[in-house]
Amino acid sequence: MVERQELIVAMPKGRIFGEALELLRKAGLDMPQDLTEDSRKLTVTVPREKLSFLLVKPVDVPTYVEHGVADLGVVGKDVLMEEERDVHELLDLEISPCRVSVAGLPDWKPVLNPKVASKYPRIADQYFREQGQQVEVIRLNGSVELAPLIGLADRIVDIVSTGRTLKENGLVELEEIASVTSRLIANRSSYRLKSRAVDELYERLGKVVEQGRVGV
Ligand SMILES: Nc1ncnc2c1ncn2[C@@H]1O[C@H](COP(=O)(O)OP(=O)(O)OP(=O)(O)O)[C@@H](O)[C@H]1O
Ligand SMILES: O=P(O)(O)OC[C@H]1O[C@H](OP(=O)(O)OP(=O)(O)O)[C@H](O)[C@@H]1O
Repeated sequence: MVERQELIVAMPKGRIFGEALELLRKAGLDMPQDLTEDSRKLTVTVPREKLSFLLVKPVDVPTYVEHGVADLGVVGKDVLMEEERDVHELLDLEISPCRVSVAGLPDWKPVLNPKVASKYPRIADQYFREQGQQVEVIRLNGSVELAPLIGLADRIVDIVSTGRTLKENGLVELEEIASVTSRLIANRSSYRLKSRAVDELYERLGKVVEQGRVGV
């Protein structure tokens, strides 16, 4: 019998981590107890499953996968849309749901060439271009909801999940741009050269996603 090839998976630290790990465990993978988000270790090898994990910033997952230092990765659709990396999107894991939306103050009024603050400058720019609106996008790395409150921007484009951050800052969701879940992505060469191992993991995870959907 041919040995299954080893796979390297880029795992996002932060919000997605716990849910992704749970999914892998539900898929029957015997994951080590030291694979935790607060560990300072950046690589974890699981020889019995022929898997290695790179623990990286969510926004960097597509970079590791595109460059082939990871065969697979788990990443939010928001990051995939923003980063536009050349990777293969294999499976919607249906975890960490949220949406990318436009938000602003409730009394927001249209102005000529409005300023839009966002952690997602590419998504924001593309969205307003498609709407035929000329905007100036201001890139921020966090606390984006502050921007309309202090006059830095007229509107924001950011992630909304529970809506709590908007509410606590007196903002309202104006338009949804995209709904977001996490995806399993693959390096294009790995997808061909390690197809047996990739397919096996894909099928196991696909079954768990399916079971979750029907509430098994
Ligand atoms: N409320 C939420 N806020 C932000 N991201 C969310 C939320 N709910 C689900 N997500 C998903 O989780 C992903 C990662 O979120 P996380 O907050 O861990 O990343 P990050 O803010 O980019 O990390 P870091 O703080 O290390 O820069 C997002 O890309 C998105 O797909
Ligand atoms: O709708 P909610 O459930 O309130 O979640 C949305 C908020 O969560 C994220 O921020 P994060 O906590 O990552 O902090 P940040 O402002 O530093 O990006 C996101 O950027 C929103 O601000």
